[in-house]
Amino acid sequence: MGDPHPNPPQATAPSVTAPKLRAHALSRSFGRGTRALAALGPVDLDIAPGEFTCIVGPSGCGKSTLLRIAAGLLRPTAGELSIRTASPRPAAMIFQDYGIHDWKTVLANVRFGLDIQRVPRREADARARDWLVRLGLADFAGAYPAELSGGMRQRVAIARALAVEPEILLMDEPFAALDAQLRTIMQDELLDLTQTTRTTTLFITHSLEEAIVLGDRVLVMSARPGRIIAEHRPPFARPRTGDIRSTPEFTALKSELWELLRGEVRGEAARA
Ligand SMILES: Nc1ncnc2c1ncn2[C@@H]1O[C@H](COP(=O)(O)OP(=O)(O)OP(=O)(O)O)[C@@H](O)[C@H]1O
Repeated sequence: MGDPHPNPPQATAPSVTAPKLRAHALSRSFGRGTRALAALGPVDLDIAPGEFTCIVGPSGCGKSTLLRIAAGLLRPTAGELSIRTASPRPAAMIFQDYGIHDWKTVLANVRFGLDIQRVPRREADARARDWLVRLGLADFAGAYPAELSGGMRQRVAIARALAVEPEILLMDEPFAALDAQLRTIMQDELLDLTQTTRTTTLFITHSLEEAIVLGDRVLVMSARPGRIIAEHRPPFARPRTGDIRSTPEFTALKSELWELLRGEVRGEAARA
């Protein structure tokens, strides 16, 4: 991302033990009075530096709302969310629809956040090209997004977010628009990348498989207003690879999470 934050999350002074992100009694509703819709919370959440946290939950339970609050795009109705940082722009967000600009070249898209930060052009170009190499896009620097496949466009979005070296990466269903095979490949690529960068990440997905492959932690949210009703730590040491998908532990955890989620999805469907 690169757009200015209208409501930056409260920044707190760095300390050794504090979590990178902390939400306390966080909630958000939309509308007022009798027509107010409770969308989220209350949510309490601590995310440690370098941790990759996945959130799964039924449709409409408030996952994107939580992410938008973390990105400073939305204010909470009650409670607070703080990010431990010295930077005025600690978070970068990646959306399902990529959020890249069709009229800019791949290089200009990746450089976008650096331009906003007024990084000198030569340095910005070098950093952007470096990320293009890391994401296998070096030959496409001068191409426009329309010339790329869905997976390549999503890689551009990831490169653009990581180029600004954000302290927190916020990903909202980033692979939802991709077909199943490409999605698996992108999961493996992101796994590889984040195990190298160790960027603190909050990742929202509807896919339990994705959450288990990628997450240090998988948090399950209830139906709206979304609260965190369960937390699991996939029992796979890092660095891990996508091969864990074929282990019995993976299948067992996926079933366990689905049992939890199924109740919430049913509840939401009955209410709709
Ligand atoms: N700007 C808004 N104005 C009014 N209602 C909103 C607004 N944004 C979200 N909502 C409502 O808040 C609830 C939570 O929405 P949100 O997008 O956070 O859910 P979600 O869990 O991300 O959903 P999905 O998984 O389907 O993307 C929904 O009922 C939604 O309609």
